[in-house]
Amino acid sequence: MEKRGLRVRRNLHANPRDSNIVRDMTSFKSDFLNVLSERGFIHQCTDAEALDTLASAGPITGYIGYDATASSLHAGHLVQIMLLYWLQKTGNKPIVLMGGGTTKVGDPTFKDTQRPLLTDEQIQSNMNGIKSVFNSFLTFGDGATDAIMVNNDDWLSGFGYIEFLRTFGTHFTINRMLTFDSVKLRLEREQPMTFLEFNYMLMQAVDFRELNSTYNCVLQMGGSDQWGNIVNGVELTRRLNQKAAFGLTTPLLTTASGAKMGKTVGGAVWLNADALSPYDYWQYWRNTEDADVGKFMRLFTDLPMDEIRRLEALQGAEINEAKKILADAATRMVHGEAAAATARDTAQKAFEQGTRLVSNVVEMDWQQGQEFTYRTPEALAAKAFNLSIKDAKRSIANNEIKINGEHPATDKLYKRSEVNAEDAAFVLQRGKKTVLVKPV
Ligand SMILES: Nc1ncnc2c1ncn2[C@@H]1O[C@H](COP(=O)(O)OP(=O)(O)OP(=O)(O)O)[C@@H](O)[C@H]1O
Ligand SMILES: N[C@@H](Cc1ccc(O)cc1)C(=O)O
Repeated sequence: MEKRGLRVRRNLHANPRDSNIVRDMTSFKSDFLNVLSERGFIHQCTDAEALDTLASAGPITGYIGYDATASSLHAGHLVQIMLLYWLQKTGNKPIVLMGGGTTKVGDPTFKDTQRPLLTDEQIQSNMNGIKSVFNSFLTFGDGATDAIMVNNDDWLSGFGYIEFLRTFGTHFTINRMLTFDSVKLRLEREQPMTFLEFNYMLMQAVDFRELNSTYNCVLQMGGSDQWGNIVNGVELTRRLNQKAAFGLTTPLLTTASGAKMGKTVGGAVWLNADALSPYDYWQYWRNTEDADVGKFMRLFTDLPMDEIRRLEALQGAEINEAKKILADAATRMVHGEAAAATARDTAQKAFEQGTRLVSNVVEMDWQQGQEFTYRTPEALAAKAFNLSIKDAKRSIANNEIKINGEHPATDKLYKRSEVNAEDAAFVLQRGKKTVLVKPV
């Protein structure tokens, strides 16, 4: 099928890896798909043309599910949060689904081994941690386009085993289930997949059908790894409810150098401030590779497209200004205006004046001596790298730590008068890690 430059294949039974890829996007009728398309969110759609017609006729309801596998979501999930953001901004209703029930099973998609099973308490506590971030992106309430949050444990845990199998199991064939990447890749690699995990895709499909019945939800979105799970839900909903249902996925993002978006050497780029400070969050975006600036602005900020096109065209040193605007806008979306401004301010002092790559800033008190206020190298090192005083002393003795570019003598006392007046901080390095310790 080829229309208005859109190439969308309808056959849901084709290889899920390459079917329904939306290429050569031109203009859609609905604001929703136009925004998603021009900002680079669309990878696959089960039927983009029909979805476009529906979305241009009035508000639609769409959902994305988030499993409670950690106490905070990370930057990889951000693409999926921004989808809901734009869904609401363009006049539609978003549903945030907490996977309280599905987390008990664990999505095997693109995972080599089974995820560790979490207790009900861990799942509950993770859900509590995850929920808050959505308030920064969505308006919740009872209005027609207000967002709502649901928990799939509310319906999934209510089914008895036999009832579940009889109601839904009859609509899934083993033959087809074995063709989905989530199952196929594990089997191809000859890694075990438990019967528990094998059931995950049925549960996610049941969610879509449930939300369709209760809220007339017609769209499920997710990362491209979720395609198989989403297609199953579309088919189940169409079959059992005889209603329209659509699936749409985003590309799975990698950075220009090929790393999975949202992961750093140190781990994930968490969205909750207690897991990663707004300053470090700001720094992550400030360190974006040149080639990614425009792409990330489209996906992770709400900056107008004209401004993005102007900023991404900047060259040489000027691209650094664009990176700061990206960092400001991305941090503002998650942590708010004030935290973004503070992060930028701290970075301005620390990063630019000394041109150092600072990954973190910690504060500590001065020690008051008889003649002057001071800090010992081991106290600074312990604070910077979260070590015990004993381990900090050992690291200093082993020449592993530099303070202001030099290995400190163990009996050195750093005086207040020695601190660089510009940023009023010490620069500590250990291996690749650089931390600014700011005595206050
Ligand atoms: N780089 C990315 N680009 C787009 N979507 C992503 C990305 N990373 C994660 N997602 C979305 O977020 C969901 C959760 O991702 P993922 O399973 O990698 O996170 P995780 O639960 O923290 O996994 P892991 O145990 O591998 O760290 C995915 O199903 C995917 O849809
Ligand atoms: N399987 C999704 C989470 C999810 C759970 C339930 C759903 O109905 C939808 C999505 C993931 O791993 O990211």
